[in-house]
Amino acid sequence: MSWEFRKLGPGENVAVEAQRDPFAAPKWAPPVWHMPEGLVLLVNLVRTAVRTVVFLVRNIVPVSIAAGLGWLGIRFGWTVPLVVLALVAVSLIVWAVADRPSFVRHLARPARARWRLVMVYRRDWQPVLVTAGLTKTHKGREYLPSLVRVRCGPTSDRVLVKMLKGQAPTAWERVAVNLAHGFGATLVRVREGDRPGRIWLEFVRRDALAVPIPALPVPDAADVDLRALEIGRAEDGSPWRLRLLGTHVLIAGATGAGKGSVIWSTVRALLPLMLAGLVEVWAVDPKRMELSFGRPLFERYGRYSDDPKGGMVELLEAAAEDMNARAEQFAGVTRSFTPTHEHPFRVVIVDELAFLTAYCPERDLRKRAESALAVLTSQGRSVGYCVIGAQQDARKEVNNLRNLFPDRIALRLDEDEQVDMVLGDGARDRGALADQISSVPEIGAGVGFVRLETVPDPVRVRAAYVCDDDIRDMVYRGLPELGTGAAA
Ligand SMILES: Nc1ncnc2c1ncn2[C@@H]1O[C@H](COP(=O)(O)OP(=O)(O)OP(=O)(O)O)[C@@H](O)[C@H]1O
Repeated sequence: MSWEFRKLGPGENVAVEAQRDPFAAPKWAPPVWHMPEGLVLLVNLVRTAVRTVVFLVRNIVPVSIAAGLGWLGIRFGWTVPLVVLALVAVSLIVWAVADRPSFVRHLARPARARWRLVMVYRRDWQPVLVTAGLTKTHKGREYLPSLVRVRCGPTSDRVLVKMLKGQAPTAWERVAVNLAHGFGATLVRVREGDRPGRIWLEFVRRDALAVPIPALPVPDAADVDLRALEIGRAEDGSPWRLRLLGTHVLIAGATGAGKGSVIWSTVRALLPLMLAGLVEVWAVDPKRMELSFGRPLFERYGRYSDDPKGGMVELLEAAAEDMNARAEQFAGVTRSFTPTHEHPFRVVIVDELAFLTAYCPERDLRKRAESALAVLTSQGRSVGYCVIGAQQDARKEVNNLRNLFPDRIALRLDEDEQVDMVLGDGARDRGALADQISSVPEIGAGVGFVRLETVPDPVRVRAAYVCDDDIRDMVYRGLPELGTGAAA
């Protein structure tokens, strides 16, 4: 019988019985190859040798240790490796007790990363990626993105991935949920890699910010840096530092999102410089809720207004006027601002921007407030003015001054499209899921996303919670003559 090969699909060849009769039904059969036994043996030997070498190279450290201990056992008896192991264990315990941070950084974390690479990521890599649709099959061959490196942090793992040629990070962002479930993480974020074609996948194992952070201690005046006020914690455990000097800050968050804790943590961090006369806080409080608690403090070390009939607008106009006077005085003399008693750094806090710019019933007041805010935000940065504006609604029609705030904080938001409105285009795709922050105050209040100057991707943060007693204590520090119950 004679056979010929036919191609049925990409990468497939089957043997077909050659037919002389053109009208006969075709008979299909798979090809049968008769391999010489020697060749089969040789191929399997080479394959085993390659796999062994790859295994040895990949696991060079544990293999060398096991080999060394084995050699000691054979050469000097098995007590010797046991004693060596005991000595190593004791040294590690001493190291861990004496210098825990260096032990964690140099040994515990790399060891954990290795463990998770082998036991979690490498083991499930192929099935999860195939199911998530991140592999490609061409001519019967499967192409799989490569797992380059794993790093472990206290609450998340970072996995460096070499994507397939022609693949884009957006393909991974689209299946982030599949990856999270596939590898047992609560959340996955896709970050820029160290070079084109590579990405970091950030697998969040547990929410490091799920527990409220108590108010941070009031710092010493010498430690207060207006470029980096510590007001909470970032997801990786590092301090969340907010810049005020040379910028303006917009805090957007739905009702109950915790805007108050960002504002009060900032005031707390500024307190020593307020008491020293180098910083003034001017508070505009249309809601008469959040800031009224610290009214005596603002009145002594700045200004305060909650007057809807024009007092708040006058405060903003006074700030804008003083700012113009400063700008005239500084013109041609200095370009960088350093606070002095004569020219303190002024922080203008507006608790609900939209009340002044959109909801205020009097059109004239709205226009005046908007123009004072526009003057302050567009020119105040270099002469020691910073506006901190809070707002519940991020929509453009509610606040068209948004673009004048270079630094923005997105706390819990009601709709997903508001995230990009606050943090800029693409922020949500890059992991700023501000619309998914829990509305349970203990879990989600004060939690938000920010964009830092040094990192292109949004960073998840939580502001420390300054409770009523903490505010009372702050007022007492500033006005001891009022006594501890003054602010209540
Ligand atoms: N950082 C925080 N950590 C824990 N709980 C917080 C935090 N911030 C606020 N809370 C809790 O959430 C509640 C609401 O917070 P807050 O009043 O600051 O929200 P808000 O965004 O100012 O809301 P609104 O716009 O309605 O005034 C507070 O009463 C408090 O119990």
